[in-house]
Amino acid sequence: MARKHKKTVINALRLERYAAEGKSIAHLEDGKTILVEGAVPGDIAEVMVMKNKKNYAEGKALKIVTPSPDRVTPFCDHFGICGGCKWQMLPYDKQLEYKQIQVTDQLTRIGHIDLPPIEPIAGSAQQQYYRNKLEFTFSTQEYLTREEIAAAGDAEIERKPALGFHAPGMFDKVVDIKTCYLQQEPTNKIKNLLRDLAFRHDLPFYDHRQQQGWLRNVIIRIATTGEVMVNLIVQHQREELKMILDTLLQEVPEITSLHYTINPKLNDTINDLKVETYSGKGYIEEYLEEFRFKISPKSFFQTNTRQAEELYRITRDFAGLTGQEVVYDLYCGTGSIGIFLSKGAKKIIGIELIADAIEDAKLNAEWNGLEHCRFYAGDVADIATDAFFEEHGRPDVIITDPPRAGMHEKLVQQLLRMRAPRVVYVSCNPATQARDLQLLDEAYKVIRLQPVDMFPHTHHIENVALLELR
Ligand SMILES: C[S@@+](CC[C@H](N)C(=O)[O-])C[C@H]1O[C@@H](n2cnc3c(N)ncnc32)[C@H](O)[C@@H]1O
Repeated sequence: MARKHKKTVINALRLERYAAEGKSIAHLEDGKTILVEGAVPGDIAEVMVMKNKKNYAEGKALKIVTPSPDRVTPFCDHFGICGGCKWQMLPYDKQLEYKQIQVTDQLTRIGHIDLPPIEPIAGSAQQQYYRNKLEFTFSTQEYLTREEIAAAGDAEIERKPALGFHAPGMFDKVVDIKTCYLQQEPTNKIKNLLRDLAFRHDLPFYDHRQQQGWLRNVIIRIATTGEVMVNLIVQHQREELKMILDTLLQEVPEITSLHYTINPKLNDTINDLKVETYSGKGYIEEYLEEFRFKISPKSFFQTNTRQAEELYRITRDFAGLTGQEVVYDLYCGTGSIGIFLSKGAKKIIGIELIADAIEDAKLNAEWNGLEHCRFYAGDVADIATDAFFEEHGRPDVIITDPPRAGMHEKLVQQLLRMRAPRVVYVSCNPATQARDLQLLDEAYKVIRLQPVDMFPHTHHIENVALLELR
């Protein structure tokens, strides 16, 4: 049997500076660098060493011994338990400072290429209620803190059913959320009403271990137009469903599109299921500047609407369109960047893996009367071939907005062959962006860099890069 090593605990370690992904840097007695999660620069923390490698170590703060002078009181009662807003203990300007440091560090440390000065990060005007979509989970198992478990003493711990967010790293336990500051009202009203109804009528919450129960999830989407969409997900048909949906309509008149989904599967994804419309028009409408988008229950849409507009304005500014350009929108999702840039382009060609998203993109182009936008479903590494570019026109500008893993190397090689005069690279992970910029360096020079914060109080960061052919 493998023997378990006892992990070393350091009683008081001073965190010196910010690294990335919520981790800060400190030094062990022998001078070795340690990356610590769960603490911020300026804290003195009790740290458990989780990994001790030859050149560096990784650790986790167990306790803050002396808090950093930067710390402020978090505004949410669930802070520290709910995994949602990990940086609420930092003032927003500090969060932005650390995000800027992360982008600078990763681009210089990983990229090793000539860079222009990085422009100051574009902060989010809204730091609360900035999300347009939230999903809450029902569970028979409320998450309890160590203190709550200790308070129970020898008595058997009884966990109540809960409605909220999964506790970090736990598939079965849910933090019961009373008030969430991520999405405007009537979100909390809807969530709390559903919980009350479930308790009042003794309706079974879903048991994620046994994989049985009735109430599973609720997804709430709110557009800046004021329209509210609710999708209640249950395991099977049951007569109380009508009562719940009718009560929602009665008590929350703001709801404009009410849905339910029967999910008998073992996993939570609803993309392969039929979403039923119980009341309303079946979708909500959202605007980015003057462009109108249809959001159906399964559509993808950027979750911070106002900041998505900012991100797209920066992308449009970097693209520098004059009305004459053939523009490719790679990893286009529902076509929102291409549509947003469409007025300045001769032609927009979008490529995206998810076929449903491409259907939404086509519909969005039609809604906006854009006849020069074309969208294609498939893996961009396979679709964007020489023949594809030949058929649709040589690119003047390529926009690329890949997922966190960055661009497929085959696509990077294709971009090097295509030699579009401009590439605008929108990234949600500066580390993989740095890797790709290094690969593109033989043909492209980085001209501008602009970090953007889409998710206040989290460690996430977007970065937009403008590349020009050398
Ligand atoms: C960061 S999102 C960008 C979406 C869109 N540009 C927007 O702003 O809403 C990345 C997109 O890439 C898509 N994707 C992931 N892998 C892909 C691939 N190999 N080929 C094409 N699209 C892919 C995902 O489905 C997702 O829609």
